[in-house]
Amino acid sequence: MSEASEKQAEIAVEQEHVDRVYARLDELRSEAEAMRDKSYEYGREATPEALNERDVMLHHANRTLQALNAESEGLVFGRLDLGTGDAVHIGRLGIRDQRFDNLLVDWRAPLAAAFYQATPEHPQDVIRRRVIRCSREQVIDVSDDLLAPDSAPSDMRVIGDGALMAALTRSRGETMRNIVATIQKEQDEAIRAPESGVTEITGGPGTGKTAVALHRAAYLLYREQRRLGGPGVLVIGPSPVFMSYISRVLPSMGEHNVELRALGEVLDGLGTSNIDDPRTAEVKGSSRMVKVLRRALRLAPPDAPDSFKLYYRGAVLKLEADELKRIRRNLHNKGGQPNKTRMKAADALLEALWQQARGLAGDDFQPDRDRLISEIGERIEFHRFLVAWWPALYPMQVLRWLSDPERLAGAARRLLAAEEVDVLAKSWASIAESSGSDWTVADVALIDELRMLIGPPPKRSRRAEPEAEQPRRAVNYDEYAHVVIDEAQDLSPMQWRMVGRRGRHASWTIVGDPVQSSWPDPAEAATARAEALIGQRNHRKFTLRTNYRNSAEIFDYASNAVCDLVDPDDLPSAVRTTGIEPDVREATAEGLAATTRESALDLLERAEGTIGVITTMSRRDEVRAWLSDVDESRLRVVGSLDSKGMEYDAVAVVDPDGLAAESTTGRRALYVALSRATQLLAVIKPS
Ligand SMILES: Nc1ncnc2c1ncn2[C@@H]1O[C@H](COP(=O)(O)OP(=O)(O)OP(=O)(O)O)[C@@H](O)[C@H]1O
Repeated sequence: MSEASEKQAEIAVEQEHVDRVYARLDELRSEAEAMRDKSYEYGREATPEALNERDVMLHHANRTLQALNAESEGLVFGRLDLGTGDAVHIGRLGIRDQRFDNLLVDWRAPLAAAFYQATPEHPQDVIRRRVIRCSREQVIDVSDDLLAPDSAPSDMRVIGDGALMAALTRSRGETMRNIVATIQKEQDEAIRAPESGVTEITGGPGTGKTAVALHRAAYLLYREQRRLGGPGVLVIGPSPVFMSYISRVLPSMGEHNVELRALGEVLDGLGTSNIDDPRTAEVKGSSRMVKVLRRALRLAPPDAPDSFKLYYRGAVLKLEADELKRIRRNLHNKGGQPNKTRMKAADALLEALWQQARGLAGDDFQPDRDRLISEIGERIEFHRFLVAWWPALYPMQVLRWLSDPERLAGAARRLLAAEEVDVLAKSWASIAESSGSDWTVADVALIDELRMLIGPPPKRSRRAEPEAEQPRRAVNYDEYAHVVIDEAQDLSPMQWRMVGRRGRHASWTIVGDPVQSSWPDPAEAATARAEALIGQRNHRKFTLRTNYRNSAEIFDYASNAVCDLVDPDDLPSAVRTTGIEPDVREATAEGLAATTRESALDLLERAEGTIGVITTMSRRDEVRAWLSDVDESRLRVVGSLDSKGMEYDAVAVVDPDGLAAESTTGRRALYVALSRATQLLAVIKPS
């Protein structure tokens, strides 16, 4: 038999099994629908037991339907032929036939582990591992690894070599795909690591960190359904573009109980993708800001009255500015969140008024403490003063107050340099002018910090809030059971504090690559990270060493950008060669637009799939304009920070030196941009 017909014969064998799986899937779907309908009937009987049973049935039926209705693409993708003579098919979910025998084993089940872990050195009783490629219900390819040739029966056919290579050479498309069929051993170890504590996954560009983190989330949800199903799993990544890029991976595996949020969307009620210039982001992200914000809260609100006068039984009682300052200071010294301290503020003011009244006591004026406190405490003028002097605070409002350089300088004394105060005040002044719509990603962490420092506004004033900033989620942030942080090397200390609040009782998966860092002070971030994870006892670390994204030619070029900054051992090795070197062009300042266009059009012609044009953050709009008439949905023009974590089939990097110069981490930022392409890389250097 020729090689091609052998392959066709094996495809036919697998097609038979795949047909059985889909037929059974239809039966299960009908059964689940019937159960759902029946549960509605139960509900009509309306006894508490019936209602309870109805809820359990409905929940179960809906969950089953959700799993069965998830994308059918890639439902069956693997097969193991074991030394026992049995064959086990592996799929996106587990399916049994009517006799309760396995038709398909869920990739996360222990029985499927050998699919990822068996090697020729340790075959784990696996003779042949087969990757099955389907287009919907149609088997289109099979590809085998023979792991134990000596044990293979003589009629066992072994087809093709390398499902992984085939997967890596295919063009990638708009969104990331799941890799269940080709997860590699080192990746599988990280995916299947125990849930508890902190699991850290590091590795260079394209080593599959994001893919591994998402598959780990799916694995944990399957294995720890009870613990993680309720409070859920939170996945945090760098930008909305990135979140949208990875958004299909978990649903394609039938997992919907995962919240994906970009760093600018972590706080309910405020979502932003605006990015500060690197210097401003550096100051906003520094842990020194915790103290600055604490101090800012001790200052009187800008409109607070600075004296209070009232007539009481013929005497004039007056609290002057100094006295009010002293009272405010004492209240803050006692601690507590200002929004929960208004009653204490009232008590302190009344006490001060009493002390004054006592000093004025004479024949005509004999005040009584309890009486004075209750009488003045009930007066409307006292309440008006109290509300103005100790108002309900809102985090965004407090941050906007800091656009006043004098106020900010007061809060930042000996913490920030004058130039840093200037940078911040300017940034918040422009946000105040935009009536608050221009908050940046770095501001979100500050607003979250303030929320914690201030406390929830008093109930009665919530309706009259000056801005729509009430969170949907309660102020209790400890709700997630597992938190996944992607591109963790870029989190600022303030962002570590923010995400730490989301997982005080959670287990963690932390994914990143220090070499790609865009945060300039790793030591400061490490301290904040340690604080965010305080109390976690189990720490385990996995390092991924193979770059599956870039061709070796592209990665060689990209790694040149950082080779003198890092230990060569920290760089991964790329597994694919294409024989195509990066296309490096020079262009004069006047010719840059034309050369960029030329290069982008060339990539569009030569590559299938997505084309990314990556440039400096500051020239992003200019470069977009150069390409605005190119009518191609495959083309994206992004700034260097937006390219974090992203992947394109072909990439043009425009102005590499400018890109490095713009970032506070220099050539590390360039390394990120240069390592985004799977097939073709072009570099355009202004001469
Ligand atoms: N085992 C695998 N099988 C098939 N494709 C894989 C495998 N591992 C990784 N890939 C692919 O390699 C590419 C890079 O993966 P991913 O984005 O997860 O890497 P990363 O380490 O997060 O990269 P970076 O640090 O540069 O953001 C993706 O297209 C991913 O699907």
